[in-house]
Amino acid sequence: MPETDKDELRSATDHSDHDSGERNGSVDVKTENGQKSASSSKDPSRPRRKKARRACFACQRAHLTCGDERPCQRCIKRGLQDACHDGVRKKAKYLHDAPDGALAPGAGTPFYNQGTAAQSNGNNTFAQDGNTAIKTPQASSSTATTNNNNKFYPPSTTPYTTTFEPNQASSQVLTDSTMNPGPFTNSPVSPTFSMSTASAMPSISQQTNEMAPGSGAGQNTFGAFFDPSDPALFNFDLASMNFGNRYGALEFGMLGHMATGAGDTPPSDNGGPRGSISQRSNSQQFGTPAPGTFTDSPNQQTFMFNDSILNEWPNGQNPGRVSVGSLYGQAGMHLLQQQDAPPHAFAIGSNNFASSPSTTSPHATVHANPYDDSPMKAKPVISTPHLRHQSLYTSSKRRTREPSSIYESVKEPYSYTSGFHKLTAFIQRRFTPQKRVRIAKALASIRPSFIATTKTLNQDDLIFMEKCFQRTLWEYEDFINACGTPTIVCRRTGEVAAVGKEFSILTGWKKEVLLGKEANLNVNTGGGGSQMDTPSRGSLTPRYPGQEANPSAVFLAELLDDDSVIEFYEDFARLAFGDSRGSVMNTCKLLKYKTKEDSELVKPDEGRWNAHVSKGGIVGEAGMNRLGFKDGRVECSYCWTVKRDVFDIPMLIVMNVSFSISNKTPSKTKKCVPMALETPSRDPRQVRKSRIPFDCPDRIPANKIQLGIPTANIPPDGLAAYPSLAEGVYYGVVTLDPAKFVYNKDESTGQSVTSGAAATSSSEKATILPAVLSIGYNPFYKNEVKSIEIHIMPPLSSPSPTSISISNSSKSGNENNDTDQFYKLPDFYSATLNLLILGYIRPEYDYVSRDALVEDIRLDCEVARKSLQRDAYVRYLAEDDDDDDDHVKEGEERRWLRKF
Ligand SMILES: Cc1cc2nc3c(=O)[nH]c(=O)nc-3n(C[C@H](O)[C@H](O)[C@H](O)COP(=O)(O)O)c2cc1C
Ligand SMILES: Nc1ncnc2c1ncn2[C@@H]1O[C@H](COP(=O)(O)OP(=O)(O)O)[C@@H](O)[C@H]1O
Repeated sequence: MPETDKDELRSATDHSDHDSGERNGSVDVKTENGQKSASSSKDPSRPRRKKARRACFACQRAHLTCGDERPCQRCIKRGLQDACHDGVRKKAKYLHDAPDGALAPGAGTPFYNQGTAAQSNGNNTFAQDGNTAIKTPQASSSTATTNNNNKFYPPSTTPYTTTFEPNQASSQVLTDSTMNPGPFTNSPVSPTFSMSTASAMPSISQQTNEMAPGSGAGQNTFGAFFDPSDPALFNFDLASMNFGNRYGALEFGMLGHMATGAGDTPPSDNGGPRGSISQRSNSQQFGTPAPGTFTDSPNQQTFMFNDSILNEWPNGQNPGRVSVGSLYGQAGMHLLQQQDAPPHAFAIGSNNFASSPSTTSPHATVHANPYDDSPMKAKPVISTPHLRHQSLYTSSKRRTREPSSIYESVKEPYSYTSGFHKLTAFIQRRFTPQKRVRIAKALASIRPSFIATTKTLNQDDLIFMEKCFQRTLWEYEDFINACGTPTIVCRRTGEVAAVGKEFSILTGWKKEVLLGKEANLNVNTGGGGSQMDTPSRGSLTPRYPGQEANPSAVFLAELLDDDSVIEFYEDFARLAFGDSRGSVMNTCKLLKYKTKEDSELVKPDEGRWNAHVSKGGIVGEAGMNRLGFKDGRVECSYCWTVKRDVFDIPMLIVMNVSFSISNKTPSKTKKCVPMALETPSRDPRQVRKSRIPFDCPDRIPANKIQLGIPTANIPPDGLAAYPSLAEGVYYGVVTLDPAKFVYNKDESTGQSVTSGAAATSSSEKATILPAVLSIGYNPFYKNEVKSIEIHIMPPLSSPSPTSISISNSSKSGNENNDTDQFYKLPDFYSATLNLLILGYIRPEYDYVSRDALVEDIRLDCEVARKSLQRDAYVRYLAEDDDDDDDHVKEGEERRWLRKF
């Protein structure tokens, strides 16, 4: 035992010199002449000793009066001055479940800011629960960065680390890679990251039973509980909390109630009768903040986007490239940039992004094309722009709200209490007790921190808090309009406060509904399997009868399926008062907006489904709104963070969502190609057809990682004649000069006509074949000259070798190399190739791995094939004659294709 402890123990038991004890009911008072005189404690005239702010350890133990000075008089007297230090305050009842470190002596600052020291003890439990990567950028604190014991924030050196913050190491949030399932699982940051696992939905009867009878509009499902003036309704005592006001208690009392509500769960649950998290045996299990969990200073004003918004993007000296896992599978791609790179966005319908500059080659050797009608004169928008802040698109409409008006217009605090009331009611209604208890525990775990931060707030503070909120939101509105990534911003209650157009496209939830300006008629709660919920189930969102007349903002939880909601709250509990620069990256399932009418359709009708957003003129864009229309859920990756206000209270939840349509949705049959693989029928890029004839060069030895996907390369100098060809991945059709290469239609093979051999008659019609191509700089290879790479595919009538995912095929025991899936013809070097570009697929990206690039090219092939099956294109690949009166244009283009 350390000496001091022994001393303290000794002093605590040594009562022999109780020279100033109050316990006998009298105090010693010095008289003017220095003489002690005893006076009764009951004597009202006796001078009162000033109450000590906090007793020292020894006095506290001995229950004796102490002073503010250190060492205190009593310890000096006893020769224990060296050991005189503040005692540990007994935890208030309501703080019983607070981590010990929270109330440690000397903890003048909120306990969640003391993580750095605790981390060095290796005490760090954050993110070790194997559930989710909560990522923080490299800590700015030297203690944190040099801390080898810090297991959950290893310095990330992954090449795909990205950031929205152009040049500030201290303000990275969207750090990376982990938006991608691939990196998620492999990243050292999240070694045990687990994707959402489906758990059985509660049975209908269970849920129905959960519904309080008559829990309808305006009815108080929880009866007296909702009388906020009744402290007994919360599972803590307001008076004992020493609140300067009742606000904090009321607001988070709701969370207490949720824990209380959880009390009626089966006894097997670890939670006590009140669902108290303090009773659990494993602190990691539910993510209770342990010492060391909270690692950041609230003073650090770094956040996901704020600096990006206020600062300029870097000036392009270091053109960043999007580094992605796999485009289709890794939705986060448009969020991901290299650390030193400016942000990129996946622009949807915003023509504001400047396209990358195209370079022209000095040597033009491409055949002049008499038919060339200067394709793509209107340069298509490139979606991997090198953004500068000033090029951020902000609506041409003038903003109605001036930031300064916020300060005048906000006169009242926001009623978070009622927000939590509604959230509680919603959670009670929708979730089974087991699920509720998990959410309740998560929220209960941040209650102490919340109480600590809200304790002294008064009405003025609360109004100021709302002003801060509105002002911050004002900044985000600009960002949301510009960034092109589905984005949603919520209050800490989860009430939606701002939403981007792309989010609406993706989910079908209209902005007006989300913000509570229009009635929420959604009935989709993501019920088990592919079944839509039926309105009779009772857990639906039209929540209160009559609500339509007075709608309120939708909760984030209403947009997610059950498991995602639980994970969200568990993550929220870690982040809300945790690392102020941290972010959560995870997968989730977003629920599509679906009305009762929609769900009664016998067969889901895509057209009607999408009608929710079509009025806004966004239906069809990028095909995003088609995702998840079958079972009402869109599997997504998301990255979100919590922004805290000046009081260090969680203020905003900002969430970027990206969708995945890759192999995570297993295709059962070989031929099953998801709808979303089609490019949108109304091509947003408005690709104008391009005709490009060129001679395939001889083989050029390459000293790079070979993809093994055969691509005919147009020599870079040949591109000079087509300066307007914008970078990107496209599909189209090609022919090869039959004098040099004979394609065998029956066997889907070909034969090169070697020099010297009798050339095939040029009257032999060249076979028109589907192709997919990329134009640009191949960011994965960081080429410095622009090139076109064309991969020829077998005719649409033949099976597609790329129709099943490479990872699926290797799972099913296919030992072949993944690139064996790509169509291979005999070499046709030096043959002339005519290329007709028909449509756009996506921008070119940088990739985290060769496999990710290969997987995306495979999907490009499928997108191309699916797109070429459209009515508008079938004529190009038809076997029959070019002279078709109904298709003059196509006939003419086919003739051009076959002309050598
Ligand atoms: C359909 C298609 C899409 C492509 N997309 C990209 C891309 O997004 N990023 C990139 O760096 N390269 C892309 N490429 C270019 C490949 O990197 C290029 O074809 C490869 O360097 C050629 O490999 P090889 O030498 O094994 O033939 C694409 C190629 C094709 C055919
Ligand atoms: N499906 C195909 N698409 C394009 N080229 C093919 C195909 N099958 C075979 N080839 C042949 O492969 C060559 C490209 O091979 P590749 O390995 O990609 O390039 P490199 O010339 O760099 O070795 C083409 O020029 C062509 O002769």
